[in-house]
Amino acid sequence: MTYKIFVIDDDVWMQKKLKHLLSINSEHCVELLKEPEDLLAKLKEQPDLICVDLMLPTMNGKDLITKILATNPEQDILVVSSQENISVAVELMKKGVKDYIPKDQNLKEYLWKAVESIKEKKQLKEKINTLESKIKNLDIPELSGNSKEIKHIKSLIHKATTANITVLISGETGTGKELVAKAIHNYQNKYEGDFIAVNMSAIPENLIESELFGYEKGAFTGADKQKKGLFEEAENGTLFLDEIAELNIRFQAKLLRALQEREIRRIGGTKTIPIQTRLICATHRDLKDEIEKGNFREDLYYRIYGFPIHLPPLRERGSDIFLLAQEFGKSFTRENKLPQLTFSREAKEKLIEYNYPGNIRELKSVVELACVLAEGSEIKEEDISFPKKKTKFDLTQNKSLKEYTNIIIQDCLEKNSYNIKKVAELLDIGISTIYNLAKKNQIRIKP
Ligand SMILES: Nc1ncnc2c1ncn2[C@@H]1O[C@H](COP(=O)(O)OP(=O)(O)OP(=O)(O)O)[C@@H](O)[C@H]1O
Repeated sequence: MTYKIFVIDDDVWMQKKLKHLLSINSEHCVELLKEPEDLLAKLKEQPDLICVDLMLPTMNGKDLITKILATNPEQDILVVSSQENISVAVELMKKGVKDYIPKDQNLKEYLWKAVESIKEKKQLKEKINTLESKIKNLDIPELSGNSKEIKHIKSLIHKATTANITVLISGETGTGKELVAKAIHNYQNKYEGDFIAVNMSAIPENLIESELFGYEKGAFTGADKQKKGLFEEAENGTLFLDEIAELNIRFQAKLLRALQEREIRRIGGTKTIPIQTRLICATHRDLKDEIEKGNFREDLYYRIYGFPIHLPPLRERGSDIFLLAQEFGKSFTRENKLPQLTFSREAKEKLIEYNYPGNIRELKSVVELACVLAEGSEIKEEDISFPKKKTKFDLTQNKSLKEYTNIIIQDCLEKNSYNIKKVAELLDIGISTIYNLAKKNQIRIKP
């Protein structure tokens, strides 16, 4: 990174000396100037540092400094002067000059020390600014909701942040698993590494190891340079492994070993790299079921289970449905500069009665569509439309009567929020029939 320094001094010999001393650091790009007017005209080039001589023939150094700071109050200025006058130095430092060094036999040492310390302070300031804006711009709205379910989740989030324990978030699609993971990261790691989310089902099987663990140059055809894996990228931050149940069984063994040893090895590498990241996993599946089916390693399950957080589906969050709908409506109309809208009583009832298989994500898109469709200042019942579910009952498939029966029962369970008693009544079958089919894994009695 280049560090641009302007030097203004009327003494040609001193200019050359300063340029020589400053240019020893190859990052420094030094430009020499004689006339204050030239310097002022070049301020728009935004030098990182200006070295000013106080005894300039055409303008008093102090006046020049005042003018520089009037244009850019944040400008780093170093005074290099043959006058060793403490009171002038103090006065200038009060104005905003970063340091004052005399042109004597120690010039080289003072100059280097002063420039390095000015650079360090600037880097520190930039770091603080970045962190401040990171905190201000936390793009995670607090989890909305007043239900006792969401209050419980909030308390779990706080507890999860008290220790670096692996968190396993479960819940149907769209229940806010990623949002919760981000909240844990932000409460705990506000000032440190990044939050990196990766969806296990989105990475091809043969790339998963290189994505997570990285690789060394030449590890395989196409590995023309070394690449860090996501475990390393998320150093001092959080790695969020979404849809962990989709991880292929072969890689599960490698992940387990890495988590047990708390270290990884890049593909083709010999050295081990310690894992210094918080791990949060999420799944919409019942991992116990996946273990029974042989799709998920039990030992890995216990390794990632650490601190479990289950997110209930939206249909179980009572009054939160309408509260969230109002919030989504408000932010959508604000972002799109549409007039504020209210919900009619019938629209509210329709929203509350639906079962939301897509949960909060679905509610959000239903409300946003309603805002667009609404005429006037109120969202009416007819503005609320739910996505039509693709029917699973397709008679053109070559299935047995038993298989079709199972499809019908499953469909009925989904449509009735897995209310077994209601489904048994509707289909005129025994509750035990439903339980027996579930036991044989022919239907699911949970989402
Ligand atoms: N309590 C909440 N308050 C406000 N918005 C929420 C809340 N929970 C979820 N959302 C919003 O719902 C959407 C889905 O959330 P998120 O992506 O976290 O769900 P998910 O469970 O990770 O989904 P998937 O399983 O499909 O990956 C996002 O737009 C998120 O901001």
